[in-house]
Amino acid sequence: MKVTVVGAGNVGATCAQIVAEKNIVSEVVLLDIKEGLSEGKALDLWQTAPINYYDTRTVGATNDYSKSAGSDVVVITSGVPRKPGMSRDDLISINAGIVKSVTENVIKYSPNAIIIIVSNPLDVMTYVAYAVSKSSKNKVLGMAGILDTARYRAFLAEALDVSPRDIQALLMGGHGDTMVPLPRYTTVAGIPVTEMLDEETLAKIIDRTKKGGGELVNLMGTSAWYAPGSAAAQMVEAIVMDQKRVFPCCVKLEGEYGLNDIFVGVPVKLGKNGVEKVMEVKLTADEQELLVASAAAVKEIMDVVDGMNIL
Ligand SMILES: NC(=O)c1ccc[n+]([C@@H]2O[C@H](COP(=O)([O-])OP(=O)(O)OC[C@H]3O[C@@H](n4cnc5c(N)ncnc54)[C@H](O)[C@@H]3O)[C@@H](O)[C@H]2O)c1
Ligand SMILES: O=C(O)C[C@H](O)C(=O)O
Repeated sequence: MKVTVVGAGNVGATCAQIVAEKNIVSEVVLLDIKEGLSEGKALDLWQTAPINYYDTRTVGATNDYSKSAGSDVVVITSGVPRKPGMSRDDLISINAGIVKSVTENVIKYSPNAIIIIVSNPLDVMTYVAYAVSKSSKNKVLGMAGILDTARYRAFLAEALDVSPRDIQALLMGGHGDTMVPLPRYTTVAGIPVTEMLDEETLAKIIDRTKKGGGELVNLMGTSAWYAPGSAAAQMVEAIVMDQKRVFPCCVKLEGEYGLNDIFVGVPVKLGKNGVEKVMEVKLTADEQELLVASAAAVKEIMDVVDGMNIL
């Protein structure tokens, strides 16, 4: 199995490191447009193999997609991150062109690859990669839901003073302030969280989750990478190990949840064929309304990309 990560910056390098350390693939290729960056990071990573005890070979190449040929999974992290005061949507004019050209190169050398998008604005960049790759909808998906639920679970674990491992949660919608955490589907080792936290505390945690990316941008001046890199690596693992894990991921909907031709986060089953099933859970009228509003916010930005005439 071979995995390529495009973009050897903060998220890409972290993802490559975690995939390599999991020791689940024979090769991880890192690609970046910046001369020497991916070669340097791949070499540095390879020198951690004897220390961290894994065999996965890490290889770097500056913009040479032939090195990525025959990849089973490709993670696209190339693009600019936001700075304080910006929204993810503000990145569209730069990142749409980057994701387009990267996807063209990726698909040329790995026509059967499953493509995981990380670049922002996430849902719309997944749409761009899907349109450019002309791949099937099960093979192009976006990483956001694992990250957003991880934030939600981490905040809940803190408030309840329990292990984050015991918190199971579901969150749907776009990767923006309209995302829809679902307390009704959130449990602590099977116990509904609504029985363990009062409404006000839960509402504060949900609000902090929705603004979780921005909180980190304000602290660091650029966006997060440890949790995003880990989340993308978890998706890679589910696919290459054919784990059939259920995660919220950004996928193309064709009628599920009453939504059509839109890319938003929903729970899916991930295995060797990529998105093997979209899980349709029952939503209340209020929850459905929030999901529809979130999808509408994504559609607005999809329309902006359509107006750019690059697809
Ligand atoms: N989906 C999510 O939840 C999530 C989480 C974190 C970051 N992000 C997004 O991921 C992207 C990367 O974030 P980062 O913190 O790693 O940024 P970064 O600046 O550290 O790294 C981005 C890398 O992309 C490279 N790059 C730019 N254009 C390229 C091209 N045409 N071909 C190949 N490489 C190219 C840059 O040289 C740079 O090394 C941003 O758009 C950010 O908003 C998304
Ligand atoms: O917030 C960002 O801009 C990056 C990413 O989408 C995140 O949620 O950390």
